[in-house]
Amino acid sequence: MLTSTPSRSPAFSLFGDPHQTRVERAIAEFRSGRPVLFSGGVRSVLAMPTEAVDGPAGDMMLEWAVRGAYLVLTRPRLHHLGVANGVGPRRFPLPMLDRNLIDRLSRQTDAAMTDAAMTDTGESVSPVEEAALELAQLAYLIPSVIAVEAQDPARLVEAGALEVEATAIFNFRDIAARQMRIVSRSPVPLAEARDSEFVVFRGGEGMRDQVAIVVGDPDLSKPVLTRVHSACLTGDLFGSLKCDCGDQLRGGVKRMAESGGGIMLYLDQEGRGSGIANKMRAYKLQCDGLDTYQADSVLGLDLDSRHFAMAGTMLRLLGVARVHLLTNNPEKIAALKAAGIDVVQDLRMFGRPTEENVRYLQAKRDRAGHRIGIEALFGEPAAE
Ligand SMILES: Nc1nc2c(ncn2[C@@H]2O[C@H](COP(=O)(O)OP(=O)(O)OP(=O)(O)O)[C@@H](O)[C@H]2O)c(=O)[nH]1
Ligand SMILES: [Zn+2]
Repeated sequence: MLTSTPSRSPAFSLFGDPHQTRVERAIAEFRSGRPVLFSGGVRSVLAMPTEAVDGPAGDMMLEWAVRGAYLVLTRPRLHHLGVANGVGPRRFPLPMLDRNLIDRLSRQTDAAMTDAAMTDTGESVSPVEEAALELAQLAYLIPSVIAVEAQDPARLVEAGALEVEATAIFNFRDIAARQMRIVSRSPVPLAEARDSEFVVFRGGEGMRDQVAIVVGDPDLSKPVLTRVHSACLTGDLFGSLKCDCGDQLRGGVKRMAESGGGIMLYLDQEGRGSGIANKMRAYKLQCDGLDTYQADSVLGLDLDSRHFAMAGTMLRLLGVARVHLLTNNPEKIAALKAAGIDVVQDLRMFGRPTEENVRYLQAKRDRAGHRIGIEALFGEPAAE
């Protein structure tokens, strides 16, 4: 239960669904490094992202240590720390709370739980802690938080803490996806497809605008050639050799132009939905020899952090119900079907193989089942 009852307050209802509004505000709180009060059932906890522990709110949290602060880590991170017997996230009391320890346990590669004299396997978490981890992901932060039991939630709210219900966070993405709307559109002539229109959508997860590029004049009564493309600043914009994204993006637009039209959804899901900061952290770990998925798991991230409900809404708003999908990723096909789109056919879509991206392509094939024939791409067996 929320400490106050915003849904009954006329001032709050002015801003639409009060639960969604609170999550949007909570995302901003976490990104700014401030703690949020999470409520659910009989418990309330005050939690903040470990990333922000060296900021001003961290000082306050550290003072709270004496009242039993604990660290909440995700399953992939725990696995990395050598705590492999859990299926979900767990919480660890922090007997000697200090910034270095928190940083070590939440993101350093060479850390192990035993280094910190924390040999136990932690305690299972309840929805309030899971909600805090999910909020960190929505805010594109490392998914780990420090938390403390809130004995007097009303006082914290009075002192300015934002309170949000755990269920509001769990429901946020799907509701936000349903509430998307088109806010602007304009023709933009592209080198590969002069007759293109950019359509901008607002209201999806994380309040980030999403874009669809309608190439040519697709016949909406038939399956439409479609690609759901996750943003890749390094590859799409700068031609990074580490991945195949830029080629897939431009190649997709070209293919649509050549076949009478299509739709490219350009989703703000940098770093497989983990954000540019986490992606660069993961890239740095890859410089030290980890593959793309190992690096993400060191940071506590799942194999893939993306959610595709918003792609379904965008297609529906454009009048598209059936697609021929350009992808090698079986997850995208399943996710689009789950979002109510009829994927009539899926078509392969390759970029240029490079010395630098072969390991990435192999990892996608071997760890996530992407349908990539690497030997064929390279014309010979690819070197490990
Ligand atoms: N976390 C992380 N993200 C990466 C890395 N390399 C690329 N990405 C991101 O991975 C995503 C790739 O998106 P897509 O090309 O649309 O999707 P895909 O899963 O490769 O599937 P396809 O449709 O077959 O291309 C983008 O968001 C990139 O920013 C990496 O090493 N680590
Ligand atoms: Zn890329």
